Amino acid sequence: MIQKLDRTECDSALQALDGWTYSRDGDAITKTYKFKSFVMAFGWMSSAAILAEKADHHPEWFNVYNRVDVTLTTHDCDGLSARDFALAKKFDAI
Ligand SMILES: C[C@H](O)[C@H](O)[C@H]1CNC2=NC(N)=NC(=O)C2=N1
Repeated sequence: MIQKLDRTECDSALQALDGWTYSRDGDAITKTYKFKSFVMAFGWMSSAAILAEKADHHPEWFNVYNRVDVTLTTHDCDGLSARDFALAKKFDAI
């Protein structure tokens, strides 16, 4: 079972990221990515999907045209774990 982070741990992990905010009463983090085109957005999603699969940690996301809304949460602990913040960092580095 993966460990759920407490609020203090989440706050400091969130501070280290850019553009991510809490959602679902602090049980998830969310960010909206904007691209120049649908092709750029979908290309980014392809790279993100490969990273997610490698990490065995999967995003919830919604795409329309050049926008991708990403939500990260850990179903196995019903909240935020280190895996969410690690994947957010990887997504930002694409
Ligand atoms: C069995 C498998 O490792 C788990 O179900 C993984 C897969 N991907 C996952 N992704 C996310 N976001 N949360 C999880 O708890 C999770 N668990």
